[in-house]
Amino acid sequence: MSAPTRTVDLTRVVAELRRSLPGWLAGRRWYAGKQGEGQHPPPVEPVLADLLHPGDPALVQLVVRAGRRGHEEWYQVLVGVGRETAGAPAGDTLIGRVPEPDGPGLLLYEATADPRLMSRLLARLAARDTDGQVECHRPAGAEFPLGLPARVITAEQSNTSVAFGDRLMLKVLRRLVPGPHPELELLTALERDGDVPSARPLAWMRTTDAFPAGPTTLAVLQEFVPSRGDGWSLATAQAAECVGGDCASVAPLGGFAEESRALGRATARVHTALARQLGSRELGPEEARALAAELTGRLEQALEEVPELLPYARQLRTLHQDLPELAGRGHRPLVQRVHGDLHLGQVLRAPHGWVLIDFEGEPGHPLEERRRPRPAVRDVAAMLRSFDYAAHHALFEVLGGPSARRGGRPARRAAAWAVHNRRAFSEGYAEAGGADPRRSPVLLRAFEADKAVYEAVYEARNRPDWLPIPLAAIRRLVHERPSAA
Ligand SMILES: Nc1ncnc2c1ncn2[C@@H]1O[C@H](COP(=O)(O)OP(=O)(O)O)[C@@H](O)[C@H]1O
Ligand SMILES: O=P(O)(O)O[C@H]1O[C@H](CO)[C@@H](O[C@H]2O[C@H](CO)[C@@H](O)[C@H](O)[C@H]2O)[C@H](O)[C@H]1O
Repeated sequence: MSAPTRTVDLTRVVAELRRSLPGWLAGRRWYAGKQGEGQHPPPVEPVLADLLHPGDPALVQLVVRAGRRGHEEWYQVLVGVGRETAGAPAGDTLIGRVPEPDGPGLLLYEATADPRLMSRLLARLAARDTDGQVECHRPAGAEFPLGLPARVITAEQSNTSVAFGDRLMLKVLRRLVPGPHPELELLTALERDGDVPSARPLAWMRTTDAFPAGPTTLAVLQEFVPSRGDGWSLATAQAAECVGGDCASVAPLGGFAEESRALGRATARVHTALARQLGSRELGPEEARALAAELTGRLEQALEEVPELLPYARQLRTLHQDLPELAGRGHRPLVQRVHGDLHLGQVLRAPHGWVLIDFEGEPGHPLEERRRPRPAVRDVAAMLRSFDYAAHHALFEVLGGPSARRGGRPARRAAAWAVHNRRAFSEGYAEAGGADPRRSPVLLRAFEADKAVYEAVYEARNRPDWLPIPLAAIRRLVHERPSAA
């Protein structure tokens, strides 16, 4: 690393961050900070501050603890520290300023937006640096190029991803969870298995055992998957054409069905590989009761937060009641590690087929729940929900917004598009050796409802205009007889 011309005074930088971060964090999409409600902005306490690169600009890795004791959350912020003369960082990447008596002050800014600093971080991963409170790991044989241009991915995310050319993707984790990181665990298992549509993990960074909460993953580097786009952009573009009236000009109901079928096949291959590498077993009666209790617990919490769910409360509760009985019968469902947050935004259409990404699970759920073996049909149910979302989104586009009056031919075409693609996905899944989801209707419906309840909470918090999408699904699920598509 280049020798510093002037040393950054880490103590002064941390003092300024202590002051300016709470306000800045409150505006980040990835910052949940629920415990701070009622006191604005919520207090945060730096628990790790490492000077990763001492030059100008310097790079500081910061972990802060937010919230009351016993309800702590940990967040990571990578802070660039540069002389004011070096050109001000744009808009909301600016976190704070440290004035200096003998010259221009220091700007503190979001370092993921600075390609120079991201290249430093990459070099550190490549070198397996283990200075300070953070260790870098790179498995033998995992080689990657340095010197590629870095760019931050602008999509709204739970974390922050930085691409290096079209070769590497670095996921900087934001809300940190002590313990094994599910994405790293699952990508490693899939790589071990070999022929599966997933990105190879290349390196990662974690705190040392000295970190107060225990070893915690901070960032994961993986292969970049070149693609034509993600499933959400491809599916919604195609669904909008169909809902707008052009279904007949292409294959039945709009021509996405072959893609949906291929996606079902890719999902089944991932499930088979995860079961092969990390095991699978029957869902025992005790576990089935625990599963039913977990779904009910989540529902009860959601009911407190989203009053729009209340009219369906009683019927939703009954969907969980059959689960324990199911596990008592001859054909007990198998459980295994699953993706955990599968939707059309989590799949990329690479030239050779679909690739699944983001194996972190639902970021809002505790780690222990996210790592628990589940019936694989849980992922299937989540993807089926996503086809439903894509159809509604297309309908919003055609009608001019979520609050436009629905009904009529576009609404019928949207519903038909969803049914058709959901069916194609389930067929593809069964073709590639996955257990046919249509043969587990009770489980499928319980998981679809659970996902829709999770989505209702997610939408109420983040995109209230979209709340009608999961609510419509819940209405359908509580009234229909259980079926796959
Ligand atoms: N390995 C990869 N190759 C190419 N693009 C990727 C890769 N991983 C993620 N992306 C892109 O970055 C976006 C965010 O990644 P994701 O893992 O979903 O982050 P988050 O956990 O923050 O939701 C994805 O929607 C995708 O466009
Ligand atoms: O940020 P993540 O990708 O981990 O997932 C969260 O955000 C998703 C939205 O970006 C949310 O997904 C819901 O909306 C999608 C359309 O935007 C839709 O395709 C999904 O089916 C629907 O669940 C996801 O639930 C949430 O965890």
